[in-house]
Amino acid sequence: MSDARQTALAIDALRRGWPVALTGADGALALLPIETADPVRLAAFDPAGSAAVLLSAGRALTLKLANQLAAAVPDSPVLVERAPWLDFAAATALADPQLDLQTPLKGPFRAIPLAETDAGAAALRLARIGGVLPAFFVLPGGRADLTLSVGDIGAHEDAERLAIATRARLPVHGAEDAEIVAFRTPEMPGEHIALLIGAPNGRPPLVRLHSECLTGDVLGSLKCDCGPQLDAAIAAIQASGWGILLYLRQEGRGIGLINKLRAYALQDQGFDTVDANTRLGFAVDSRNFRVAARMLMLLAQPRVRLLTNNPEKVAQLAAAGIDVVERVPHFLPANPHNERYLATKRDRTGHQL
Ligand SMILES: Nc1nc2c(ncn2[C@@H]2O[C@H](COP(=O)(O)OP(=O)(O)OP(=O)(O)O)[C@@H](O)[C@H]2O)c(=O)[nH]1
Ligand SMILES: [Zn+2]
Repeated sequence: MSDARQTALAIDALRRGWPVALTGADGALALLPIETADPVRLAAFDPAGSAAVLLSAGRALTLKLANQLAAAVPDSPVLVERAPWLDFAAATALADPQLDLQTPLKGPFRAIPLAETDAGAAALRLARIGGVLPAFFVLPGGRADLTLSVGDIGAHEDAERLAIATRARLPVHGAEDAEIVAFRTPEMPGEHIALLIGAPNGRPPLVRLHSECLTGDVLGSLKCDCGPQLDAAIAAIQASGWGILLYLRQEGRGIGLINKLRAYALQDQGFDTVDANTRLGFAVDSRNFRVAARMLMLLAQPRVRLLTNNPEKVAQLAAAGIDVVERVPHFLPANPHNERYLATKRDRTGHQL
C-alpha cells in the first residue's frame, strides 16, 4: 500500500535539511539533502564519514564524471565515491553548478556503481518535487526517522486524484464571459485552474495548456514568451467562440521557481535553457501533462483543438486519452531578451515555430 502522506512529510524534511530513508525495488537508501543540510547535520547523519554523494547523470557529466557512466540519461542517478577531501563544502560545490566557473573543483572524484537504482532515481525525483537541488549524501540500508517508498511518490503525483474543488464566474481582461474552475488533489499543494471562456457551441473547444511562470505571468519578464502567450491565448479563445485555458502549476517546466531561477543564473553565464537544466541535474522538461488530460475529462471535454507549438503536449494528451483534433500554432514575436530562448526551443526542444 502506498502512502502519499509520507511524500509530503519527506518534502518537508528535505526543505529543512533532515534525513529521509527511501525504499525501492532493489534496496533502500538513507538520504541527506546537500542544499539544505550543514556540516553538523552531516556529522550526525554519517559519523563514520563514509556516505557517498548521489547526483544526477546530467550533473555528473558536467563534472566530467561521465566516463564511468553506463547511461547518460540526464536525470538518472549516479554515485560519487566518498574521498577524504569530499567534505560538506566540496559536496556543496558538487551539488550547485552556479559556482562552477568561479571555484575550481577539488578532487579527484570517482563515480561508482549504484546498487539501489530505483531508490536513487526516486530520490532525484523527490528533490525536483521539493524544489531543492538533486544532490544527497547517501548511506545504504535506509535508516532514518522518516521512511517512505518509491510507490509513495507515485501516489503523491497521481493526476487521477485530481478533483474539482469549486467554480465561480470570473470576468477577466479580454474575456468578460468567463468561469474559473479550481482543481486539487489531497497531496499536491499547487491548485490547478481552468478558465472556461464563452459558451459551448458544439465544436471542440480551443484549449491552451499554460505552465506557470511567475516571472513571465506576473512580473512581465522579457526572458521568455509566457506573459504575452497567456494574454494572446485568452484573446484567441475568446475570438474562437469558446474554449478553455488550463493554468498548470508546473513552474519552470516542473522544477519549481527556485531551481528555474538557478537556471536563469546559469543562463547569465552563457548556457542556454536546455544546458542550464542539465547542469543543475534535471531533465530538460519535467512536466507531465496527464494532469491536463484529467482536468479536461473532469470538464467533460475529451475532444479539443490545442493551442501550442509543442508537439510533446499533443502527444501526451493523446496518450492520456484526449482526442486532439487540431494543433493551432501559438507564436508570439520575439524581443531582444528572449530571441535566444525561442531559438533554443525551436532548435533543441522540438517546438514548431
Ligand atoms: N527550467 C526552465 N523553465 C523555464 C525557462 N523559461 C521558461 N520556463 C518555464 O517553461 C514553461 C513554459 O514552457 P515553454 O517551453 O515556454 O512553452 P511550452 O509550454 O512548452 O510550449 P508552447 O505551448 O508552444 O508555448 C513555464 O513553466 C516557464 O516557467 C527556463 O529557462 N528554464
Ligand atoms: Zn516564462
